[in-house]
Amino acid sequence: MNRGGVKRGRNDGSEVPKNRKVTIKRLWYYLSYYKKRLIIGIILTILSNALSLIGPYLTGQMINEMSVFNEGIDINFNQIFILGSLMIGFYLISALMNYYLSIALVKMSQSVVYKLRMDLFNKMTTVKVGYFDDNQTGDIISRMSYDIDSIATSLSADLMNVITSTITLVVSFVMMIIVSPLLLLIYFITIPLSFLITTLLSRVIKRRLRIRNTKLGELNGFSEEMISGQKTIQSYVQEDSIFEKYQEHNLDAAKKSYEAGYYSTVTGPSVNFINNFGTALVGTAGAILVVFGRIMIGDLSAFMLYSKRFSGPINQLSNLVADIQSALAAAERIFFVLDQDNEKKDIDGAKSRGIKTGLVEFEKVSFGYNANKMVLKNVSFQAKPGQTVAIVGETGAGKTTLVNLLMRFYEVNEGTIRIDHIPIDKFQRRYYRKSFSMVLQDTWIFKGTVLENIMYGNDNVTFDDVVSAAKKARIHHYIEHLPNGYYTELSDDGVNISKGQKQLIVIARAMLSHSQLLILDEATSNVDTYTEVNIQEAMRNLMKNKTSFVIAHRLSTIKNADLILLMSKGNIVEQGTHESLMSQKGQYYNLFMSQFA
Ligand SMILES: Nc1ncnc2c1ncn2[C@@H]1O[C@H](COP(=O)(O)OP(=O)(O)OP(=O)(O)O)[C@@H](O)[C@H]1O
Repeated sequence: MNRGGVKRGRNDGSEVPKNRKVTIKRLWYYLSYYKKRLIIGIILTILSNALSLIGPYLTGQMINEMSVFNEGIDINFNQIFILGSLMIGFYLISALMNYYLSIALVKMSQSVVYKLRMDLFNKMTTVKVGYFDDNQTGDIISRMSYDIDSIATSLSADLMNVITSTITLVVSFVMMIIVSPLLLLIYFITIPLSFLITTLLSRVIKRRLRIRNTKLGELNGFSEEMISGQKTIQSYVQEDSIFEKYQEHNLDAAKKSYEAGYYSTVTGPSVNFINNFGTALVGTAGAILVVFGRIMIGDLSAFMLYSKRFSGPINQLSNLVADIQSALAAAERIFFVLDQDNEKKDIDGAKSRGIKTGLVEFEKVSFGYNANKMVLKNVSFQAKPGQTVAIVGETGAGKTTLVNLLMRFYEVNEGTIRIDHIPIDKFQRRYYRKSFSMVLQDTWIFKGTVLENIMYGNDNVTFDDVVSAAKKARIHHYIEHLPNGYYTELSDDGVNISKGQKQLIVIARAMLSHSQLLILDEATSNVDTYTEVNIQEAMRNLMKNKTSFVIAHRLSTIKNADLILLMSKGNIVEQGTHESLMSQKGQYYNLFMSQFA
């Protein structure tokens, strides 16, 4: 069984509605927490850029001062010294401002990202369980890491670039008009050409990069599949054919990467050529104007410096727009998750206590994961406190679904589930769920010590309690022989211990909890006979004095159950004890005879 159902669909995020205005507004909501930092950042960007843009003007003035030498006039070195000092001063202040600005923006973007990440994580703990049925873990993790990172980069770099580019464009433009409107006209001949080439090439590059990423994705997917299936590949002696397939994928990826790289490399020289062509045009025309005394040589030099500054943002513009678009798309993917429905709130006056006796009643319960297809139909039964209920039936019969409803992972469509004669939605969810212990087939072990793993979710337990639970779970002996006993670190998902041992640890965890109800999903076939006997014994210990629901695969569990629910196609087709069902000679009898007799 699987928390929240076993069948998983896919959601690749393509359903994300594209409403950029709303996205920007929502991003602004996050940014507005750090308004002060943002305003300081913007002011510093404006000032530092404005100051650095005075540089070319001062350079022009210096050259003009010096050019009088040709006319036989003495150079005013005092003036040149003042201009030079001003220039150094402005550049220095601008650099310092840039430094503080970068720090302010990085801090701001990290604060926004921190908050976004917390909201997203919080969402994962409150969202309806059904969300995890339709979304792959990898996709959710990629939203939490890759998407959030791309917002962070955009906030710290793109935001600054937009402001810087705008200021550079405006100031350079104004300064070029002041210095020489005529040269500006000549210079503007090359601007559309440069803009056009950059836009065209960046479109081609984007397409090539997309193809390259798809190919790399395919290559990674193939590698992942191969690594996880290594044992099967070796057992079927498929190494050679796998190698050939990998070679094909690798060649394809390398080819597409080359093509993407080729176009990216071509852009730089092409755009440079156009820009240099513009510079040559302005330089030639400017030189003629200088000769005819229409402008001074220093002004020409200042103009050329401004024109260089002006072309920078023009060339960057399309990249910048693409970066911002992709950051907004990332934000949309995140907001889409944040907008998912949460679990329903507890009703007013819901009981703030757990279950007392453990009497469980299903009354005409119907449920479907989709409203148009009922998976459980009109299910009714009663389990008395302390009884063991074995749920049996073919695959897809609805066994896991029944347990999912009992745990309140989903809400019933029709009918009522009662515990202690109280409809289950009249309990606060947290107290209700605390009354259950679950031992599933896909046991959940986290990175931490054996002790921490057993204690998980159980407050106020002592080391002795843990040892006693481990003894009852028949895992104490094994733990004692680990290098650091109970303090041995288990790796992620417990890959350094066996499946059976993992299950015993989880049983020990459940032993510690004083829950009245227990849900067990018996392992089918992944353990050896010795471990199986151990697990069975441990489970029997665990079931004592609890109302237990077991998705049963073992003969002994089924035979000893107080109540067997035989499920088929969403219905309970037969229910009763082993003896009573056998004497009916119905479906249970047939199933039993075909599987166990
Ligand atoms: N999250 C889900 N979304 C949609 N349909 C689902 C979901 N989980 C299960 N189903 C469908 O509901 C039906 C009952 O599934 P369920 O997992 O309860 O069966 P099961 O008896 O536990 O099967 P198995 O023994 O194979 O685990 C199946 O048809 C299944 O495809």
